[in-house]
Amino acid sequence: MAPDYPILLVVAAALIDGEGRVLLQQRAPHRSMPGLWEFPGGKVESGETPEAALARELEEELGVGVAPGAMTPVAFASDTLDERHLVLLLYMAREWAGEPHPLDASAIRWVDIEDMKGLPMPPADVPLVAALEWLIPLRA
Ligand SMILES: Nc1nc2c([nH]c(=O)n2[C@H]2C[C@H](O)[C@@H](COP(=O)(O)OP(=O)(O)OP(=O)(O)O)O2)c(=O)[nH]1
Repeated sequence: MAPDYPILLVVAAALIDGEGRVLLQQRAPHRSMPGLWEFPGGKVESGETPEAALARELEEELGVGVAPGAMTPVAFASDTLDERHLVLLLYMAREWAGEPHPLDASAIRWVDIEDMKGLPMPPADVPLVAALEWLIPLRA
C-alpha cells in the first residue's frame, strides 16, 4: 500500500495573452527543482481559499492583479512529491492588471503549447500541458 503522505495543496495559473500564449516562469536556483519552467503560483496557506492564495502568489511573483472572478478552474494534477502528495489546482486567466515581471523566478516567457512541450517542467505538470492543449484554441 502507498505511504500515507500529507496533502500539499498548490494553486497555479495559466495566464493567456491575446495570441493564445501562456506565461511560464523558471524556478530560481535556490528552489527545489531549480531551472524547471512552471505555472506561476504556490502553496495555499492555512485559512486561505485557493482563489485568494492564487491572487496573492500572482501579486508576489509577477506583480499582477487578478480578480477572483477572472480565474477559471481548468485542470488539476495529483502526484507524489518528496514525502508529500501534491494536489495542484490549475486556473486560467485572460485578464489581469499590470505587466508581469519575474519578481521571484529567474525568468518568465510567453510560450505556445508546442514550445511548452519542449521545455523542462515539473513531472506533475505534464498532464496540465495536455489539458491546456485541449482548452486553448489552435490559431492558424
Ligand atoms: N507554482 C507551481 N508549483 C509547482 C508546479 N508544478 C509543481 O510540481 N509545483 C510544486 C513545486 C513546489 O513544491 C510546490 C509549490 O510551492 P511554492 O512555489 O509555494 O514553494 P517553493 O517553490 O518554495 O517550494 P519548495 O522549494 O519548498 O519545494 O508545487 C507549477 O506548475 N507551479
